[in-house]
Amino acid sequence: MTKLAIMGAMEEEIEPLLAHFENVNIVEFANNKYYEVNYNGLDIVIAYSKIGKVFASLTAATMIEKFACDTLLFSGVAGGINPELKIGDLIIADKLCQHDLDITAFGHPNGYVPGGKVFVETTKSLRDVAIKVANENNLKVIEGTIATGDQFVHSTERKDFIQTTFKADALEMEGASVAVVCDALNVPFFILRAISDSADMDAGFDFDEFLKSSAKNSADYLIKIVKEL
Ligand SMILES: Nc1ncnc2c(CN3C[C@H](CCSCCOCCO)[C@@H](O)C3)c[nH]c12
Repeated sequence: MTKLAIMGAMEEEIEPLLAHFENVNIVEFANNKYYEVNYNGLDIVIAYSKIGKVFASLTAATMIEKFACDTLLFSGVAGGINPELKIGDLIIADKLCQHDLDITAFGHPNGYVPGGKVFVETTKSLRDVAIKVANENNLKVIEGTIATGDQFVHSTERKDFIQTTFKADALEMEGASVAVVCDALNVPFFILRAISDSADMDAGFDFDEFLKSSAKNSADYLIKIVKEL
């Protein structure tokens, strides 16, 4: 029987998800709160990690190792790189990388360390369900590369480096660490983001203005996907 982990990074990213559930049991663990619900017979654990790769890794590993989740879905917002992606648009990650992981001094490519890989691929069967749901609901969604790093990107210089180096379509601060954890623990996973800004000099203002509405776009789509699992 599937036990589903649904994760975000910020409270604003899981708020629109929690709104769909009743009878929520809260478990406090490792300086965080884990919300347990049952939805149409499916056991689900929901949590926001707090911002950044370290917190996201801790939460993803906890949901799998402590709560025994066997599938992990991430919902949240992202900075857009691909000019096709407008604010509010949805992107499903097909693969993810860490744009700030850098031992190029030793001749390695950006995003690579020994024993790791630059790109981690998400689970195709989950992406296929998501695309089916998007088609059935006439939702515009793209599949693309998401780059993760421990910084809020708000300059075209950094955005261009990430685009040039990784051919990334969007960027954020947690997805690739969730990917490494799920890949290592052999847990199917899915990363969904809605664009809140364009990671340029206006990113901070746009983020503040569109976080809530874009987080809802992502959450509403994710709930439709959960109903198909
Ligand atoms: N341009 C951008 N660069 C990097 N990431 C993103 C993302 C995706 N999420 C949003 C959030 C931004 C962290 S700062 C939030 C402000 O805190 C306000 C509380 O003081 C972090 O969890 C990553 C959207 N636009 C981005």
